[in-house]
Amino acid sequence: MDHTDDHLALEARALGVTFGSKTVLRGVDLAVRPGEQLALVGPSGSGKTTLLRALGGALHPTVGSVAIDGRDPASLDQRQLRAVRRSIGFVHQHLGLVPLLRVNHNVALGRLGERSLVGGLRSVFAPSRSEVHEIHRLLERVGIEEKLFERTDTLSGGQQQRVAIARALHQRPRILLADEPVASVDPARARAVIDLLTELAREEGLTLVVSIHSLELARASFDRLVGLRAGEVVFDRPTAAVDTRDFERLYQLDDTELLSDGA
Ligand SMILES: Nc1ncnc2c1ncn2[C@@H]1O[C@H](COP(=O)(O)OP(=O)(O)OP(=O)(O)O)[C@@H](O)[C@H]1O
Repeated sequence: MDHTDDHLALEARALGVTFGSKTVLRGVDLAVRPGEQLALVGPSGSGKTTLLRALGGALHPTVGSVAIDGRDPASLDQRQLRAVRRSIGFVHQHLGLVPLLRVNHNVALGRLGERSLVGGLRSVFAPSRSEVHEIHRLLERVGIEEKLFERTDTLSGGQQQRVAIARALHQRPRILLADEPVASVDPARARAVIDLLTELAREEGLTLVVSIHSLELARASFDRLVGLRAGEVVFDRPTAAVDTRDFERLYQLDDTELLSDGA
C-alpha cells in the first residue's frame, strides 16, 4: 500500500473507535486515492457509519489516526478544520433536509458552512442570481429541476435523495461520503441514485466512499469493495476478486462475536 500522504485523499491508520466500553472499530487501515470510488459493505452495526464519520473528520479516533488530503484533523486548529470539513460533502442516511423548506433553499444550505451566519442565511433566502443559476443547474444534473420551488416534504423519497446529493455538491467538495444513500428507496430507484452518485463523482473528479447495504448494488456499481465486520476490515479488494467466501465471512456470526456483543 502506498503510504505517501500526497497521493491519498483519505487514509485511516490503525484506526480504532470506542464508545464507553464498546469497541466499534479496531485496527482499520484504509487508503483512498483522489478520484477513487469504493463501497463499504457489511452487516448492520459493523461500523460503516462510524468509519465514514471518522474519515470525514466528524469524529475523533480513540486510537490510530485519519488523514484527509494528507492532514490529520486532530492536528488542525478550528479554522483549518472547518476548511477541511468543507472539502467533504456528506450525504446522510436520513438525508438531513429541512422538510418545510423549498428544494432550492435546502440545496443552498449546502454552502452555509463557508459563510458567516448572517451572510449564509442571506444567501439561502435571498440568493444572488448566479447562486440561483447554480442551484438550478445542480437540480438539472440530478434530474429534478422542475422541483426547484416545491416544498421538500412533498417530494418522493428518491427525489429527496437527489436533493441531498445536490446539496452536498453545492458545497463544492473534493470528497463525497455517502452513508446508505439508498436506504429508503426501492431497488430500481436505488440503482439509479447510486449510478447518479458515481457518474457525478467521476465527472467532477471527486473521491467517493459510499456505505451500502445491498451487496448486489455494491458489486454492480463499484470496482473496489471494503468489507467490514464487527468493526474490522475483513477484505479490501477489487470487486472482481471478491468471492462468495468473502461474503460468507462478512455475514456469518460466530460464538466469539455473540459473547463479546453484550460486553
Ligand atoms: N455515539 C455512539 N455511542 C455508542 N454506540 C454507538 C455510537 N455510534 C454508534 N454506536 C454503535 O456502534 C456500532 C456500529 O454502528 P454504525 O452505525 O457505525 O454501524 P453501521 O455498520 O453503519 O450500521 P447500519 O448499517 O445499521 O447503519 C453499533 O453497535 C452502534 O450501536
